[in-house]
Formats: sequence, structure tokens, C-alpha cells
Amino acid sequence: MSQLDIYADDAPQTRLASLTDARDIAGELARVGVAFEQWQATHALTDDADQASILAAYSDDIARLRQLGGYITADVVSLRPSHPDRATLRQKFLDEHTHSEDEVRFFVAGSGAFYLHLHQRVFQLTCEKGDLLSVPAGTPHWFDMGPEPHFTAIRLFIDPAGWVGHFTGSPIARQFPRHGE
Ligand SMILES: CSCCC(=O)/C(O)=C/O
Ligand SMILES: [Fe+2]
Ligand code: NI
Repeated sequence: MSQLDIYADDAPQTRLASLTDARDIAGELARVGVAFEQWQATHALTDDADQASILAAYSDDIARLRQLGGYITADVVSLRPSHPDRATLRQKFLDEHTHSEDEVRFFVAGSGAFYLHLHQRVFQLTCEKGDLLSVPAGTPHWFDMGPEPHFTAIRLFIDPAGWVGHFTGSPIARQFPRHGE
């Protein structure tokens, strides 16, 4: 189930709100400039499907997103609990960072949690299959796939270089509840 938990950025022990209705989540995130939608993610994919077949299965959705935002490239991040490098890959996104373009992610399997640091709040958004998220460029955030990752997400980029993160150096991410622990 998709879920939005909201905290003050200086009080990680106190959850201010917890929402599970998709319209409520979308409304709350829209207030801080983040787009959240639920799309159909019904194409059958095996756990070992490669990037090309995932992109081919969702080519209609990717084309629609490209038209909306002028995105040039798409890639796929897909992890399962048995992945030998799961701890290293988890760590890659676990500290607060920004991007110089919008972060557009479409979950086509599994789940993972984004933490968006906006307006002195932390918005912990647990995304599930079908969730589409667009976070404005420059937003400090981090992502936790959990210790036993199980998700597949399509990422859209304007920069042909793909994923480029700028780490803020803030330790804030370590103070908030982790995903799946
Ligand atoms: C869920 S896609 C992998 C994580 C990622 O690309 C990112 O930028 C997290 O902040
Ligand atoms: Fe990111
Ligand atoms: Ni489709």
C-alpha cells in the first residue's frame, strides 16, 4: 500500500500525519510541488526480466511521460533480495542528495521509500507498483530500498548521462526511520 508519513525535519520521532488514500497523498504532495499519480502497471514481467524487455513492455507509458516532460532517456533499476550487491546499491541513494533535473520514477514492481525534505518537513513516501512520482529539480531527498530490496522502477532523464546525484553532506537521513527495518 502506498503511504505518506510526514515529520518535522527536526523531530524524526514524531509522525505528524500518515496518509494511505492515493488522492490524499497526491493532494498533500501537490502542496509542496511534488506530483504523485497511480498508473496501471499490469504488464507481466518475470523477476529476472532485463532492462530492454521492461522498457519495451512499458513503452507506451514511457512515450507518454516523454511527451509530458521532454525526457530523453529512460533506464530501469531493479533489485531483488538475493542481489549480491544489495547493501552497496542501497547505500548509493541513502544519503540526502539533489538532482539538477526532476526526479521522475515509475514503479512497475515492488516498493521503496522516498524521503523528500521540503518546507522544514520530511515526507516519507512509500511507493508501490503503479506509483508515478515527479520531484522537482533541486529538492533534497533520499531513497531507501530496504535491507531486502524488491522493486523495479523506470527512471526518466533529460540529461543523456542519466543519474547524477549531488550529495548535500547533511546527516539528516540517518535520523529518520528506515524502510523495511
Ligand atoms: C527508485 S529509483 C532508484 C533511486 C534513484 O534513482 C534516486 O535518485 C533516488 O533518490
Ligand atoms: Fe534521487
Ligand atoms: Ni501499458
